[in-house]
Amino acid sequence: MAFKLDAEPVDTQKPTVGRDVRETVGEVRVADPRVRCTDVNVHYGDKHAIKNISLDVGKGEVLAMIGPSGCGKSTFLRCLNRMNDTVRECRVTGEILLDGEDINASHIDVVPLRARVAMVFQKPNPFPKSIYENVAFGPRIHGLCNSKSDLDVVVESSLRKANLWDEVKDRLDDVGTGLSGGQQQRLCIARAIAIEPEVILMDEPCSALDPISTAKVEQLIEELRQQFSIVIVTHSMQQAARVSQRTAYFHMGDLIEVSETDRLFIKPRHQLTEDYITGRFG
Ligand SMILES: Nc1ncnc2c1ncn2[C@@H]1O[C@H](COP(=O)(O)OP(=O)(O)OP(=O)(O)O)[C@@H](O)[C@H]1O
Repeated sequence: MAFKLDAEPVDTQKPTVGRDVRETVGEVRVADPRVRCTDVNVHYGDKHAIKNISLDVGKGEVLAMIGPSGCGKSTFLRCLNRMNDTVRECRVTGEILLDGEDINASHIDVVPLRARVAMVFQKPNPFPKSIYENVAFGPRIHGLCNSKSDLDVVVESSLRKANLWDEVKDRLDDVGTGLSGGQQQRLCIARAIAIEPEVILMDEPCSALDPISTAKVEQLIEELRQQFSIVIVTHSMQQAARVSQRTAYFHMGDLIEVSETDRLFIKPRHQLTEDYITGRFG
């Protein structure tokens, strides 16, 4: 499934937008959004961590979020499945639509919401249960399977989609925490896939992995894009360039620039983006 921008990017040679400008430059909207955020603000007590951010996540796209430490990438990511609800003193305003429905509306139950918008964390966090149970747990509690044989099918297909099946098919009863770090992260991705989400949020999913495991997860991200929308926070510009179709650059709570990934790295339009990608800031 391909995603399309709402408007064609304008070609420029040098950044045309100066460092003092804080309005977002680039294509925040896509033609067929899975998620549409408008004027999202996040406060932690008095701290204004996310400032007036509008941004779409398209169907079939990987959107990368980059920027210096503390710029608000994880905070924004956590807005998309209301993980910030669990943070005391955190206040989120603005509108976040998932398939056109306001996820912050009072009638929305966060449990099914987090099944639709799943999350994979920086550090692999399998349950202290068997490999099979790690994947079966979600479908069972969300009532997605009626029988053991249905569950077996979901477990196998999720592990296959996570490119882990061949490595674990003969040891499904072994404990998930006994796998290598890279395998554990793919198990967590299988666990997320098993509940049939529409969006997968990934918060630095490879930062605890070696290069070979990282390559496997990146390959997996490309495959999963066919079925899910993916939003990935990464500190690695190379990773953003390898896995994403669009990249969003954050700076001190502002969304500075959103562009097609190749373009953002080759011809940034905002001076702050250029400063960051050329190593002058961050
Ligand atoms: N629970 C919290 N309570 C108070 N302030 C917080 C909390 N979580 C984050 N912040 C602040 O909000 C701002 C954005 O933090 P956030 O973790 O979203 O940034 P980030 O870009 O993901 O950083 P990093 O790349 O280091 O993970 C920072 O100034 C941070 O100190």
